Amino acid sequence: MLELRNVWKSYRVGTLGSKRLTAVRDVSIDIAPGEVLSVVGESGSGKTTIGKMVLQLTSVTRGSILLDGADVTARGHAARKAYYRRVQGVFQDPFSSYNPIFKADRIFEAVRESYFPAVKRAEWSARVDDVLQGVRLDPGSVLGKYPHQLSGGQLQRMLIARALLLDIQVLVADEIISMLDASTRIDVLNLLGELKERGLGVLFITHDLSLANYISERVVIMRHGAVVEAGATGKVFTDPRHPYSRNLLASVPQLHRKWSDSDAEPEALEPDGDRDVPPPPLTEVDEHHWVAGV
Ligand SMILES: Nc1ncnc2c1ncn2[C@@H]1O[C@H](COP(=O)(O)OP(=O)(O)OP(=O)(O)O)[C@@H](O)[C@H]1O
Repeated sequence: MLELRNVWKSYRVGTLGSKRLTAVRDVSIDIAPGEVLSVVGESGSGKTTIGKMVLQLTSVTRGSILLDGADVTARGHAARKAYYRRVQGVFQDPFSSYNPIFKADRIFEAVRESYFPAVKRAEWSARVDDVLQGVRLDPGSVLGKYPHQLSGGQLQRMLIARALLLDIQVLVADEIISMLDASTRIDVLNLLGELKERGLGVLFITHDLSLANYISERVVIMRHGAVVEAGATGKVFTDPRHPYSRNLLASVPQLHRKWSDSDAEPEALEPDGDRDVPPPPLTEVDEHHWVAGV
């Protein structure tokens, strides 16, 4: 189980870092094995910052992150390496995760060198073949190729396969399908569904509410760095109680409606106030359904 407890993040911004921007405010979430938790919200609401803190790519300003009860924030190199055996990330642009001058499968060799130096090459190749088949890739079609010879979907699956070589518990998936075409998207989404069935916990960061609805059991809606609504995806999406959630859901284009049919005016929202004060607390309005400031 991965838990974020009252996590805050402020970045230094402005000339010479003279100001601070609070990007994440008092966020507490958890991801259990075998479930997908979606984090949704408008651009700039703090979603990626949460993923980066979980992946220790940026520090936590206040609060803590725990894996199976142990605090993993601010620990040394060895502890961080051990953490990465359990928690890995895959990001939006698969091409940027590869060095174009090397063959794409070099990412697997890097895992062996770093984590399993004692494993012989032949055994390692067999493991790589296994995980590739596990993400529904034909090893013969992808091994030995350069990144530009593979599709975005293949590259994204290879990154997921790399994470699986480490026997991870939690995968942070940050907009991993937004750059893929519709048919590849559904393949990668279904793959996440299969991994979930096998016990992986997935933190699924997206601005696409339909994807969140498709893949996740629970959802967290963020605005201005804070959680405004959270709970079982079915409840939050069918009965949104926060005006921001209602606006967000109303803004999803519907297949059966034209833009010109849209008549609803967005609801008025509180302006972005002082981000350094704690956000309104979440209240349980129904079983597995929490809303801020009610
Ligand atoms: N390294 C950084 N330094 C300073 N400010 C940052 C940094 N990274 C993010 N921010 C700011 O923090 C806020 C939250 O950004 P974040 O990327 O977490 O949002 P997001 O919800 O993931 O947005 P998007 O959907 O556009 O990716 C934004 O105001 C952003 O400008």
